Amino acid sequence: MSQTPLLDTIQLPADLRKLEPNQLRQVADELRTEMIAAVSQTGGHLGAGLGVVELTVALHYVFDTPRDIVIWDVGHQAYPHKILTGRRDRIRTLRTGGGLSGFTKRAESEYDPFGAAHAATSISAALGFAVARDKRGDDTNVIAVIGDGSMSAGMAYEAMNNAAETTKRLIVILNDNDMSIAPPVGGMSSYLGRLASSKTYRQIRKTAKSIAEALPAPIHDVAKKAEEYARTMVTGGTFFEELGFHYLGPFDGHDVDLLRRILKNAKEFTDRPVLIHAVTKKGKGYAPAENAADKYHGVTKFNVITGEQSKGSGGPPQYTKVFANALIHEAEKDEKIVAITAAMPSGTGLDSFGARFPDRTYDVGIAEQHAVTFAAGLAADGMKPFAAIYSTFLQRGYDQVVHDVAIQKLPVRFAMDRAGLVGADGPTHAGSFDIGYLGQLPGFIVMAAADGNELSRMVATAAAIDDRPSAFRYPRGEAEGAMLADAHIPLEIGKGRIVREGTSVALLNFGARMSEANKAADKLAAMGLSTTLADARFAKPLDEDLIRRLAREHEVLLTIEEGAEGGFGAFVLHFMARDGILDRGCKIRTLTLPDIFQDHDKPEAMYAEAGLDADAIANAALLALGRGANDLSAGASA
Ligand SMILES: Cc1ncc(C[n+]2csc(CCOP(=O)(O)OP(=O)(O)O)c2C)c(N)n1
Ligand SMILES: CC(=O)[C@@H](O)[C@H](O)COP(=O)(O)O
Ligand SMILES: [Mg+2]
Repeated sequence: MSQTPLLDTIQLPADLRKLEPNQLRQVADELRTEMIAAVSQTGGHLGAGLGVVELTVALHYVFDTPRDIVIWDVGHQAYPHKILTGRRDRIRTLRTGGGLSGFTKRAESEYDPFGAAHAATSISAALGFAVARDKRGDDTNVIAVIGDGSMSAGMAYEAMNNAAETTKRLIVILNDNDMSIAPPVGGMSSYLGRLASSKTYRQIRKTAKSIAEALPAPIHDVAKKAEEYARTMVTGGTFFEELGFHYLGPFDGHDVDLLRRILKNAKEFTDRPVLIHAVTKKGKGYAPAENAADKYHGVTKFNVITGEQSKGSGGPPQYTKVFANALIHEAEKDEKIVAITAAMPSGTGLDSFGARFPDRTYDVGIAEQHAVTFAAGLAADGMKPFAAIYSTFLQRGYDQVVHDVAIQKLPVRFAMDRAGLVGADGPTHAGSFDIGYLGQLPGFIVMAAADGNELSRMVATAAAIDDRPSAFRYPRGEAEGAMLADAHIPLEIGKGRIVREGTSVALLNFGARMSEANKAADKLAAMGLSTTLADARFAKPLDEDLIRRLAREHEVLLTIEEGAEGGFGAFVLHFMARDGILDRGCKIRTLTLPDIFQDHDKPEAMYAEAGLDADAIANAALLALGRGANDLSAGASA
């Protein structure tokens, strides 16, 4: 007999909590089906959410959310959480302009007490909430849910190290699905693997229900019971216990009734923080995900029946691929070249580099700080390390860039993918700040690729820079332009290039807005405004002669960059002020990303909003010339 759908009766967790415990399995099944259906239409992060369906149901059933709070680490697994917390009606707007964020977000819901997207922040944030509640005598519960991959990040240890001496009421759930984006790496992963595969774990799976039924004990001796319980349940979680946590587990993270009981009991632990080790499966309950090597971590739209994802346009190669191919080319010639990723082998393209050079490729886990200083050590001892870290994630290792790399002038090469706006991942992943944060560092060389061939040449250039640190940035997506004969020829340091000659307007572009700048030049030319288009190639050192010439020979000079204020345009202004060019009345405008955190949308929509598409660039030139805003599409005579 078909069951009455239950998910339709759940608008908020309070509705869930009206159900009987024996109905939760059905809720989880319906929730999983709904999530698969939704993500098949939107694309996004699938595997992680599938792995926490039961945990999400149990959490919102046992805890009085949103009074009790749940903080999801990274937040990419929070789609089931969003469906159960009043956002099911919008779940198919996920990661689209004006739609739901792909991560947790305070502004989106009271059930999202803390935003996320960069890994390993949940325990620190949860500790903050716990202490604030301790201080006001608020005995609501604070729960952090952190994955095994995120548990490889140093910040998690900083928080755990501080937790037990700071609060007595904190629940940390380690969602251990034995996956990061790629298979997890490092000693912690091995340790967790031992715990989860231990004989005791197999025993616990059989006896856990009986042990769980033995609780809760009468409140007055809950601490004694907690010790006994913890000892009974302990399966070598010594590491966590040494940090002052009760360690409970490992438990089957897909047994929704067991989770319900364990979480209910966890509320009784008030003498010190509790870490619950849940063993789950990334991609659980959807065969194409379970069987995929990446467990469908990030997917495009897909066919629910077959699991087949919509293919790319089949157009030009991704910038990421161009980088990987170029680095392989360089590494073929120089065995000192090694490559480092922080848990992003496929995203950075180092998976293909690693296939070619397995002994020269290092995945250090979600540990950007370590990655940078590890690279510095390699460079200090004669190697040529390429640290391939997304622009946004390099922010996590910035002090190491300054302290360990720049001050010591060590020749670490930074390959910064996802520079500029990234689209669906939104503000947490935008690569907006690296031009400024690297260009300010004495001795650094900072490059940006205007197209695929330029990127390839920048890899060759970086490979040849052995006396100081260098960085090159490139965006997410398809690389413009064909590869040319000079693809592996290093660039002359600090020299830009003229792409097209004009006389009235000079567009000095830095990075991959080049094609939009070229279209803007066409629009201006159609209005009788002859336009020079130059590719700066370097934000540091600047091509000072090029800037002097452009300023001298044109009525206006516009700088263009996919970066925040305080980057390339600022460096040009500093130079022009220093060099006295500004004294001679040169009209300059700096086109940058806006001084806001732009919400997610399609990249082209975001760039239009940012004023960095062809129309906006051309209009900026017209305004600078005092010609007023103009409807370029009309092609009206200026
Ligand atoms: C600081 C930082 N580095 C890299 C990433 C990219 N990233 C997103 S999810 C993820 C893997 C997370 O693994 P885990 O915590 O085990 O979660 P799971 O996907 O397995 O549920 C990574 C590396 C990130 N979000 N933050
Ligand atoms: C959740 C997370 O941080 C990563 O999965 C990130 O979304 C990857 O970004 P790309 O899809 O641009 O590789
Ligand atoms: Mg994991």
